[in-house]
Amino acid sequence: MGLVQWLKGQFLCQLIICYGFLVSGLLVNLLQICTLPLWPINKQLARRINCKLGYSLTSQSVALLEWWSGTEVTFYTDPADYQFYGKENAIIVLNHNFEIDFLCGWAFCDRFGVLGIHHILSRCLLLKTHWRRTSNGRDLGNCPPIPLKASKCLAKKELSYLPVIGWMWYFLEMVFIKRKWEEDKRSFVQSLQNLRDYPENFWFLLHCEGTRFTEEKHQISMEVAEKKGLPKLKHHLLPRTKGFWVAVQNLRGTVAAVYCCTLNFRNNETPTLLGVINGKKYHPDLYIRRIPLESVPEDEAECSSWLHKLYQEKDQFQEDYSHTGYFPGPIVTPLRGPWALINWIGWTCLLLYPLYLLLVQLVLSGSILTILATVAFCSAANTRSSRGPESVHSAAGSKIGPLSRSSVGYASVPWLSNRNTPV
Ligand SMILES: CC/C=C\C/C=C\C/C=C\C/C=C\C/C=C\C/C=C\CCC(=O)SCCNC(=O)CCNC(=O)[C@H](O)C(C)(C)COP(=O)(O)OP(=O)(O)OC[C@H]1O[C@@H](n2cnc3c(N)ncnc32)[C@H](O)[C@@H]1OP(=O)(O)O
Ligand SMILES: CCCCCCCCCCCCCCCC(=O)OC[C@@H](O)COP(=O)(O)O
Repeated sequence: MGLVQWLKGQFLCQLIICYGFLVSGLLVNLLQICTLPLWPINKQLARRINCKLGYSLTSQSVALLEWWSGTEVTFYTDPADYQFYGKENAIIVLNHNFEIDFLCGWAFCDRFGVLGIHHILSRCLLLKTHWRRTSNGRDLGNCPPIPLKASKCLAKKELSYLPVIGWMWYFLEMVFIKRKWEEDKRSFVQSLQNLRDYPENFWFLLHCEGTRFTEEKHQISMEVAEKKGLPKLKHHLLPRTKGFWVAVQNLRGTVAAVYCCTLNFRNNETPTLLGVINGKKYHPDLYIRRIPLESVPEDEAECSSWLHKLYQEKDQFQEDYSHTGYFPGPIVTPLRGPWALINWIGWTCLLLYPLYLLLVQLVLSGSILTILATVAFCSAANTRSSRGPESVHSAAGSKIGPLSRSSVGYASVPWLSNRNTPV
């Protein structure tokens, strides 16, 4: 094990990561509260500011996933569809099987600039170009608007109370539901209507299964399927159709397409957040299909059977994946950007400085008791961590290894891919 990998397993390092995330998160929350007076004056500006503040927090977990744990995301999609990603509003329909679905979701968004930073960069570039074009650089008057981007999701109400992430989501206008239709319908529709004039291009994530997959929930939901005379699904719960239909109806004219996304992990990996924090590398594969919104029926019953059919197709993709280890279509993976890492390092440096000052003060205080207590705490923490990592790394069966994948013959778009693509 190399030094870097050893460091990643040390509880102290992980403690510092959590400290950075929590403190920066609370600061972001505080700044978000400061935007409150702006909402009645300039709502769109308040939304844009909140979006960028959100980026500086969520991108930290993207950095954790992609740079700390080294997890590599692979996208399977039709290159004809690829050109639309990040350039239009979309409803994302994603299966919900893994503990780190949400982390992967943010990483997917970041690859397509839907977490926010691409806006800042493209705006700088645009301003620079515009500056050059205008007579002497003094008048930036009619700088053309550029498409901005944001990620939204339909989440259970309880998550809105979660410190840091939940509070941030509140300001980002995520749609929260209690999962009781009679109680939800008014606020659900209102929240969706609010998104109609959102100043950023957004992806609206819907886990239609309504909860994370477990064997027990699967059994219950297949009993419901049987009662309803619907074909059984092997890898998904029966989708709840109401939320999807209401979202489609309320976002018609605003959203251009539904992205049918199917996520799985290579080698039967069962990824955990603790594993990511311990620096364990995972291999998520995501299959994306773009379906124009016009092909989703307007009538509730028809829309409902359309969604059931979509899940039957998704189930077949998962079944094929479990045998072959790959999804249909070529691999088209946009490059990993450096911005999440830069932001993370920036926050860490900023927040480690007060910690360092505290430590220096501690040593200078000369109190033997305090110094001993600190040393005892640090060594206890490290003893715990030397036992820790193995127990949280879930063993991955290697039914489908990288070798079997490399024998697969499919086309690729090498200039977009960041890893060797089998052809
Ligand atoms: C290129 C792009 C690539 C990739 C991008 C991918 C992702 C990135 C995008 C964005 C990322 C952004 C953020 C990610 C971060 C975080 C995400 C985090 C959290 C989200 C996780 C959650 O919180 S999931 C929970 C919340 N979501 C939902 O619940 C949605 C699904 N539910 C619904 O839609 C429901 O319809 C409802 C909640 C709106 C209402 O439910 P309710 O039950 O009240 O009513 P229904 O009419 O739906 O249900 C009644 C009918 O259901 C039948 N029934 C009963 N039991 C079951 C069962 N077990 N299974 C199925 N059906 C059942 C019952 O019989 C009723 O049937 P009737 O025929 O009589 O109506
Ligand atoms: C840089 C350090 C980064 C550390 C990252 C830590 C981030 C922690 C944020 C927690 C965000 C929580 C999102 C959870 C989404 C989720 O998975 O919700 C539960 C739903 O599935 C279904 O719930 P249920 O039906 O009740 O089982």
